[in-house]
Amino acid sequence: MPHDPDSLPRRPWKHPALSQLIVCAGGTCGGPGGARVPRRDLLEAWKGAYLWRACHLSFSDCLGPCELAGNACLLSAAGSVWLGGLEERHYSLLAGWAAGCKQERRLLPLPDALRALELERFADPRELEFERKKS
Ligand SMILES: C/C1=C2N=C(/C=C3N=C(/C(C)=C4\N[C@@](C)([C@@H]5N=C1[C@](C)(CCC(=O)O)[C@H]5CC(=O)O)[C@@](C)(CC(N)=O)[C@@H]4CCC(=O)O)[C@@](C)(CC(N)=O)[C@@H]\3CCC(=O)O)C(C)(C)[C@@H]/2CCC(=O)O
Ligand SMILES: Nc1ncnc2c1ncn2[C@@H]1O[C@H](COP(=O)(O)OP(=O)(O)OP(=O)(O)O)[C@@H](O)[C@H]1O
Ligand SMILES: [Co+2]
Repeated sequence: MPHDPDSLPRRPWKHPALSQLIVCAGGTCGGPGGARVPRRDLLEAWKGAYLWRACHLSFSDCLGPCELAGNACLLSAAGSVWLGGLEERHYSLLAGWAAGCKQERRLLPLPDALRALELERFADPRELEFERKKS
């Protein structure tokens, strides 16, 4: 349906999604030596069960914070959740979560094993050193 400029918020209409999962497949998470992101398995899960209306899957280059390998960000109308330190089993939990959302036709809470990996991604500006002091 074409967008009615008087109606807010604007929403994509052709490929609507309830949420979006951005999985870091960059340096520490997915690069050489750290090829820990089961990209093929995730795509298989998403394509096999047609999960992208429930959760649009994307892979990104460096998402940070790189000291934690296995980063991902989950976006939805409820806000953003950053996850760090994902291991193989956690990626399959994410696929299971997306399948559950599709089945129940709503956003479900993340399972405890994923919530345990939730990060406060952003710094307190009062504590952030924006530039290194020259010594
Ligand atoms: C237009 C388009 C569609 N994709 C659909 C559904 C799915 N796409 C997934 C994923 C992960 C990928 N899709 C790309 C192929 C990407 N999708 C497109 C494009 C924008 C254009 C395709 C085209 O014109 O033929 C395409 C990007 C491109 O420039 O080619 C993908 C390459 C995007 C990316 N960079 O990650 C990627 C391919 C991953 C892979 O290796 O297979 C989904 C898993 C959805 C998701 N992101 O969660 C899902 C998979 C569908 C499937 O292949 O079974 C639509 C069907 C909605 C749409 C196709 C529309 C059309 O063909 O007219
Ligand atoms: N539940 C499903 N069962 C079987 N096939 C599905 C299912 N969901 C999606 N598909 C397949 O995936 C394709 C894309 O589905 P989707 O509805 O997300 O996009 P679309 O609006 O059809 O895409 P476009 O119109 O851009 O081609 C469909 O044409 C269909 O082949
Ligand atoms: Co696509």
